[in-house]
Amino acid sequence: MTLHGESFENDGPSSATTAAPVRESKETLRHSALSRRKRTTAAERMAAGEALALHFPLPLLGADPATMSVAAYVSMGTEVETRPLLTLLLDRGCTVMVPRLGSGRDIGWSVLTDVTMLRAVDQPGHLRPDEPIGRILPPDALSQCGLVIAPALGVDPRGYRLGRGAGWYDRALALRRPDCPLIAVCWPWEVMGEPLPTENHDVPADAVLTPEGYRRLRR
Ligand SMILES: Nc1nc2c(c(=O)[nH]1)N(C=O)[C@@H](CNc1ccc(C(=O)N[C@@H](CCC(=O)O)C(=O)O)cc1)CN2
Ligand SMILES: Nc1ncnc2c1ncn2[C@@H]1O[C@H](COP(=O)(O)OP(=O)(O)OP(=O)(O)O)[C@@H](O)[C@H]1O
Repeated sequence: MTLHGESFENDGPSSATTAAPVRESKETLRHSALSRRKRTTAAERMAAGEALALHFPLPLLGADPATMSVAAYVSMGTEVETRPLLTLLLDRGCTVMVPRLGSGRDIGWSVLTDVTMLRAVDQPGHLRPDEPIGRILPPDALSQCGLVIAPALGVDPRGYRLGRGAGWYDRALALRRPDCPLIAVCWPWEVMGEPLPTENHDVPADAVLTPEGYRRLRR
């Protein structure tokens, strides 16, 4: 299903000359994704979170999950709830890192030991994901991870993600190991049938996970 009526015929990231219209198209798509999400209820988001954890492909954690570090995220607002998935990863013995945003755009990570240890971040007028307290690891902590799970407002057939437009993940993902798979998480209706508009810095996901299932898209 698509979020929009337009189709983009490009089959790779666009050149800098098309960046302005691409940015505008992304903004329109973000806006419609966020307004669709507003129709979800807290109960739906929690049920979706339980289903998300059930569909997570455990083989991705390798033969010994206790040696695996996973960069995941704490859901906020109208996102699919990720606490059940975070709990699953912790129960399997993985080291789980989640974003620390600092003033909002900074890239940093913290190790999550228990979802009950998450605390709200006081940023008046802004919605921020809850964060663990404790040491803030630098951006390149991502290079320790064997799997990255990232939020998306849409995912196209090539794996390209629509993010929130701050470039947080595009910048962060440049620091992951080249062989480290990226799983994008979104609502089922955000898995798109047509290519998203893309720019050179966009980093495609290898697979998409929704409350309805897991689908590999590349690699
Ligand atoms: N749960 C979660 N964690 C995440 C992200 C995300 O999308 N979701 N990020 C992905 O990049 C990074 C943080 N980047 C962010 C970028 C923009 C906004 C933002 O626009 N917040 C609005 C409200 C958004 C809403 O209502 O849904 C605000 O500040 O008011 C928040 C985080 C890292 N951690
Ligand atoms: N690797 C990068 N280095 C520096 N700036 C970047 C990088 N990637 C993206 N940006 C900047 O971030 C801004 C937002 O990019 P874009 O619209 O692609 O974000 P997004 O993909 O929606 O967000 P996210 O990456 O957080 O999911 C752009 O102005 C872009 O120039």
